[in-house]
Amino acid sequence: MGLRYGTGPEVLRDVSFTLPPGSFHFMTGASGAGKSSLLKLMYLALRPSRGLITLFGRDMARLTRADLPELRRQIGVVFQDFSLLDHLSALDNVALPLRMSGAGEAEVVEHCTEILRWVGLGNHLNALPSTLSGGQQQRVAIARSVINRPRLLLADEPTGNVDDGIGMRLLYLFEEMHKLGATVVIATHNEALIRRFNHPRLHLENGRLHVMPAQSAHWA
Ligand SMILES: Nc1ncnc2c1ncn2[C@@H]1O[C@H](COP(=O)(O)OP(=O)(O)OP(=O)(O)O)[C@@H](O)[C@H]1O
Repeated sequence: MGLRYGTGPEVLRDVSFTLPPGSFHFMTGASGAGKSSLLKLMYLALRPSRGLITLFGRDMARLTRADLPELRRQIGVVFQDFSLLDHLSALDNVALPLRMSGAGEAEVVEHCTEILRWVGLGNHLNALPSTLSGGQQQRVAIARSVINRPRLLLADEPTGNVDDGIGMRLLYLFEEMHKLGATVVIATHNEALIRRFNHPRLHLENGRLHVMPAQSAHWA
């Protein structure tokens, strides 16, 4: 699979890999190596310029626009811009995926309150995103990404704006999703977290992807 933007050079070249269901990978590579681009391909927000992507056993090239919402409901994402809705409170942002899947209101409020407490935002349930710091907005986005117990969880630098203690806590949340069966991919520059949580790496360099087993990731 390859990706180029417009007529520019290929950003990703001959990238070929399979994520076993239920696996946990870190994604690493220098700034500009293509981590965000690869995550967007996996979320179907970008299409490859050549090659194929298969998601949940389905060939993405054969999808229509109408198929996308159903597939995306099974994917939790944290992108670098957080994509929060400005007019909704922290709790209502986190509640979106649950409400879309038809959960009852009492359950929605209970679960969203619990997860926001876990990420340290129990005192900001009703805050609008614009009144929160970057790190707090990031945590709302993370809470939203896991609330629906997604099949696939994609996070782009999810601990980029928080201190180490909170970063560790957020990683435990992703670990929890992994234990519940989710396939998890986390792009990060944080070597301390990579060492602490010993998972294999998808490493991008010069547009190519190298899969590194957990052990060598641990000792790198
Ligand atoms: N919308 C776009 N249009 C044109 N080029 C783009 C676009 N988005 C990304 N690129 C280019 O693609 C390459 C990979 O960018 P990408 O954001 O995927 O890297 P990254 O590894 O996520 O970087 P970082 O760690 O800084 O977030 C870069 O050279 C970037 O300039």
